[in-house]
Amino acid sequence: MKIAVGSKNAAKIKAAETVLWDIGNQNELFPIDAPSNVSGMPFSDEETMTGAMNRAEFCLTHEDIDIAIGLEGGVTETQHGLFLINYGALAERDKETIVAGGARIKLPEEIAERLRAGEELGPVMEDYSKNKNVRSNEGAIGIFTHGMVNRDEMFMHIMKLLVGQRGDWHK
Ligand SMILES: O=P(O)(O)OP(=O)(O)OP(=O)(O)OC[C@H]1O[C@@H](n2cnc3c(O)ncnc32)[C@H](O)[C@@H]1O
Ligand SMILES: [Mg+2]
Repeated sequence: MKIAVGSKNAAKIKAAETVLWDIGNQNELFPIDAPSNVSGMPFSDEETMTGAMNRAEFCLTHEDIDIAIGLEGGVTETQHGLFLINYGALAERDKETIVAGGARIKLPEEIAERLRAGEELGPVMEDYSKNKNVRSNEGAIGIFTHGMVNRDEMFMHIMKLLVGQRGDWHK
């Protein structure tokens, strides 16, 4: 059984690998640079969810892949400000794609304003935190929770929601 994750982002790969290992899957995980086919900075639940599903479904175009994971970050407007959101999808041939949403936090207004003006969260977070490659490491969620929940842990939770809904890893 070959499993792929539709990203080369280290936080996403680590999350997928860790949870697959924990449920007893010792097969190699294949990272694939899968397009999300949504905007670089998704701006709604719908768009972020679609990005995760598109990434997973793209991986299945590789004939040798049996199970594909897509993980996608985005933001959404609420009456109380702009929230950081994340979604995951698990796709298999001839089955309905499984979807799950992750933890969400409100972004500070100075960050929200820059995203509304068209900037992407990755570079904005590097600028704000003076850390490099935030999106592959602690993520915005790690910075704003002071390391209580980093981006890999947040995606691990989404992974658990995906594999838990699928069940039956040994069949
Ligand atoms: O290589 P890929 O898989 O594309 O990983 P990514 O870090 O770009 O992540 P997404 O495309 O899923 O996220 C959409 C955008 O939001 C940014 N982003 C999302 N969550 C973030 C986080 O926690 N920290 C920093 N940037 C984040 C990201 O850099 C993109 O510009
Ligand atoms: Mg991206």
